[in-house]
Amino acid sequence: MNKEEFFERIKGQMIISCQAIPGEPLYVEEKSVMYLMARAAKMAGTPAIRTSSIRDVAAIKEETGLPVIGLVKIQYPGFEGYITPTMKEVDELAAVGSDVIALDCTLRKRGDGKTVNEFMTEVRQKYPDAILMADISNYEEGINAWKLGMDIVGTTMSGYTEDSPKTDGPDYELVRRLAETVDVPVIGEGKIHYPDQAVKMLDAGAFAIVVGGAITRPLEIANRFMAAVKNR
Ligand SMILES: CC(=O)N[C@H](C=O)[C@@H](O)[C@H](O)[C@H](O)COP(=O)(O)O
Repeated sequence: MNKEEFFERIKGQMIISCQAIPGEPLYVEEKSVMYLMARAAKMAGTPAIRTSSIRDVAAIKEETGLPVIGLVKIQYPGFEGYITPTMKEVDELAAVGSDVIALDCTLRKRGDGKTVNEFMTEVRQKYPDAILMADISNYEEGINAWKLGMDIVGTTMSGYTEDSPKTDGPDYELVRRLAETVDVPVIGEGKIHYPDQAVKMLDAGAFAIVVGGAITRPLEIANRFMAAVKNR
């Protein structure tokens, strides 16, 4: 799917993220089960799925036939970012046919001595036609990623870095500021827990949104209910 088709498909829509990594209740060692979450997401009408790991990208593409925003979560020593941190993961995602490749584009420390700008430039040179989604945590990083030619800017990392606000909810302000400035789609992602927040994120200027845990992480959902009941 080319970039224009993908953008047309997701415009104003909610992409559902279906992810489980080792240690999470829905991670099963022997085989991917996240394709079942993706099946439900497709039934609900999502235009695309975001997922992590090569096996889940493959399983979800096969199950749903939907375009996938793929990433690989891996923590290397010396790296603060863990979303598709090196070319190895980019190569694997490209090889498995990930329609979009999401990567950490925060300005945090990389353990390979490269700056994030050097890395982004290398990825773009190697994959000139790939649709690249920059996962960032603040305005400066979003502008930086856009200037370096990333195709999509996502607020994924807001709330998870030193240089972003520690809040329980979505970063509407970041979406609003980025959408006013950049001429590529801004995806509102991260901590959208309720339908009214999803709508508010789109109203803030998000081209599309990604919702994950509130739909596909049962432990997160159960914890939220438990806390509310406990604090009654
Ligand atoms: C910070 C980080 O590692 N975010 C990951 C990125 O892919 C996922 O674990 C999130 O589920 C995704 O961003 C969607 O966000 P939320 O699950 O809050 O709707």
